[in-house]
Amino acid sequence: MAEASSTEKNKQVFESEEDLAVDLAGYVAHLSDQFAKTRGAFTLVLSGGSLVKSLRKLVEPPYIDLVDWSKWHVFWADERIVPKDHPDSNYFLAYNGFLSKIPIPVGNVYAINDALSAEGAADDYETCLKHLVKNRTIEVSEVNGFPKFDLMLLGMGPDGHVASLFHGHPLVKENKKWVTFIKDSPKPPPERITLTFPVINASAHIALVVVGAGKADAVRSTLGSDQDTDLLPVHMVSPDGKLNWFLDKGAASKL
Ligand SMILES: O=C1O[C@H](COP(=O)(O)O)[C@@H](O)[C@H](O)[C@H]1O
Repeated sequence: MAEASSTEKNKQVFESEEDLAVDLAGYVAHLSDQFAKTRGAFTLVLSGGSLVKSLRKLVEPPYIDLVDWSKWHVFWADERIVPKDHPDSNYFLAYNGFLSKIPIPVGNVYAINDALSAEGAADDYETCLKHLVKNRTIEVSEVNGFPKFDLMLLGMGPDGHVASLFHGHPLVKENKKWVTFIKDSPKPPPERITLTFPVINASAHIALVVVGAGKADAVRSTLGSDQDTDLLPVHMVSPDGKLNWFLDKGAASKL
């Protein structure tokens, strides 16, 4: 395991992104093992962006041989309304960087239906999640009945957005739907679907994986001693389960 400088507030700061990636692989593999043994399935939610690159150590020894990939069920925290082979697709990114390198059953990878509109894809994804909750592939929160994923891996934009929930956008207040859509994302591409905050916060575990000095202000405003009063989406990540921050030195440079 790589050395981290702090565990305060479940926050680990790594010397380098390489060290972060090594530790992240161990963390994901440990939870995979725990859930595969206790309930015979491991539900993992991926984000897009830089997160996928930081998962690269999982597809190397020892984890590639140790993890029981047959138990994995993979979902997305958000997705862009583009074809699955488009460079902007979060699925495409994850497939090329990670999923194509592991022996996961094809039917356990839950990509969005890219033939649908943003509204249609959000409804379709919610229906898919409801089916998987009903057959107990996904656990359900006893607190509020929202789906409870075993582990959600969230990235964060420099503006403090998580999934496709952006600062000042009404979607951050959505409290009924499981999956919703946005057509005016401030970050391109404009049309996306996203899990909502009640679903994000029902998770058993969330890892916020943040790399680079460009994100230091948003990290400081969330974890620093002089926290901003301006509410960023990342401030709203507050799971019923456990939250762990994985930061490199750049991201933590203003703490
Ligand atoms: O647009 C998105 O941005 C965030 C952050 O991406 P990053 O490249 O700055 O890490 C990502 O978590 C989200 O899934 C994605 O759709």
